[in-house]
Amino acid sequence: MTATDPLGIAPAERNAIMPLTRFLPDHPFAERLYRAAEPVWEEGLGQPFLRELADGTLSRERFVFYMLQDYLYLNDYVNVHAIAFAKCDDPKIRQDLAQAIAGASNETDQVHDFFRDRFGITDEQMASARQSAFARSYTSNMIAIAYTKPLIDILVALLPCAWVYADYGTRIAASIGESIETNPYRAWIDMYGTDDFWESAVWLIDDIERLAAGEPEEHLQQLTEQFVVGVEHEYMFWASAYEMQRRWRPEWH
Ligand SMILES: Cc1ncc(CO)c(N)n1
Repeated sequence: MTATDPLGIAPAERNAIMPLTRFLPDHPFAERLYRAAEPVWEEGLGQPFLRELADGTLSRERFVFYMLQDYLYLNDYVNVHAIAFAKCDDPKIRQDLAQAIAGASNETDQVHDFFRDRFGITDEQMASARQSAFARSYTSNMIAIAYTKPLIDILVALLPCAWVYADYGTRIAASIGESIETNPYRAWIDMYGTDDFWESAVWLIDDIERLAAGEPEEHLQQLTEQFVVGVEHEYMFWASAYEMQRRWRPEWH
């Protein structure tokens, strides 16, 4: 654990809401994944996009850039679940995936409709948005894994999305307390800082833990590296939205 919390949460309080201690005892593979990604994970929470979102000062332009990218992202994200579903013959995991598809579709509707109404993003803007290089790298990687790899790999590719958002959402909500009342991004924080959203990470963590138990060490190692790449993609999704950077080099418009 890092000594200083990116959002300044006191150690005792933070311990109660950390990803590993909240609902997740006895998940050694999940712990291994988190530990491998921990430096990027913890630094990610302290990056300007999230700090400013938490204190409500994030510019509307940056948020709109993010929202449009996220809208495109979620479509790909749902497709990856659907490919996993088609490859899966475990009834429990099939049910989990079906629920996740419904949840992610609902997430798209709820948050994005709200921000479209509130921030004036038009349907035309949504339809004509171009995916950024960073977002495309993220979803292309997930889609490639979905088409070419076994189920556990696909679930690990999906895990950073659910787990990082659940963790950051919870920690941001805990760090800002009452000031959420006046935060213009309250709907975002309310969406991700809840037990309901946390549940969307927990089923995935449970299913991965179960599947990982039968896997050789070499595969677990690959999955761990793949997980870190996913957390790095999450990081860059926000970093590139903060810079409003669509292409690999900022000067390429
Ligand atoms: C980029 C990204 N990752 C994860 C989530 C959580 O669903 C999201 N909405 N967007």
